[in-house]
Amino acid sequence: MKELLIATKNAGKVKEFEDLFGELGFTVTSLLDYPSIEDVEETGVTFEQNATIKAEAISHLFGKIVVADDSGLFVDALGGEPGVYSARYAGMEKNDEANIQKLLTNLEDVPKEKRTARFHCALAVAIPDKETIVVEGTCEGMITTEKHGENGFGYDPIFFVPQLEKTMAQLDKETKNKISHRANALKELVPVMKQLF
Ligand SMILES: O=P(O)(O)OP(=O)(O)OP(=O)(O)OC[C@H]1O[C@@H](n2cnc3c(O)ncnc32)[C@H](O)[C@@H]1O
Ligand SMILES: [Mg+2]
Repeated sequence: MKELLIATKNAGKVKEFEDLFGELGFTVTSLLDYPSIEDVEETGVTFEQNATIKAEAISHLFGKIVVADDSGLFVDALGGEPGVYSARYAGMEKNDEANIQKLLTNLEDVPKEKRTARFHCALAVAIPDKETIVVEGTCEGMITTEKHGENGFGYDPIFFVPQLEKTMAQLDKETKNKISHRANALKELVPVMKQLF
């Protein structure tokens, strides 16, 4: 099996990448396996920039191909917030529950039909001495008024997927890994990974 380092400390993402890249014949390691490595500062204003920053910083450190994911939620009624600040929406401790509660509060007076949103994911592949490659994926949905479901991570309990009539957190992982923004970005990455490995 080929090994692939993902420049993330987000356990929810790691679990999904273990399944998604596992299907492509990779074993996944992440920055959770290297706790002494500092968080890479996300100074970009787009998901693509932040994914590139994370992938290139860790690729330079390890001298090998590294994938990074920068992802989050655009909510139309909030002018696209929280966007690239999705992880830190309620503060630097990046607490999922606090992020959810802040979003629900900010959407309190927004009627059901106006609660449209989309998850967005940028995946960057940093390759030593070569151009970084970035692919992106989205998933359309609506923000619910309360949480439903225990699966997944982050904003999943309040992200309703109309075509499945469930929140992301009510989906089993196989189904989420077919329709999510991360799965849609990864579909774009498959030909690239086949060339690189
Ligand atoms: O930067 P890394 O180390 O990858 O970890 P992170 O958690 O900081 O990740 P991001 O900067 O990409 O921020 C992602 C935010 O968007 C949320 N998010 C991303 N993908 C998600 C998904 O599939 N389901 C629910 N929330 C998601 C997640 O909870 C974070 O709040
Ligand atoms: Mg982050």
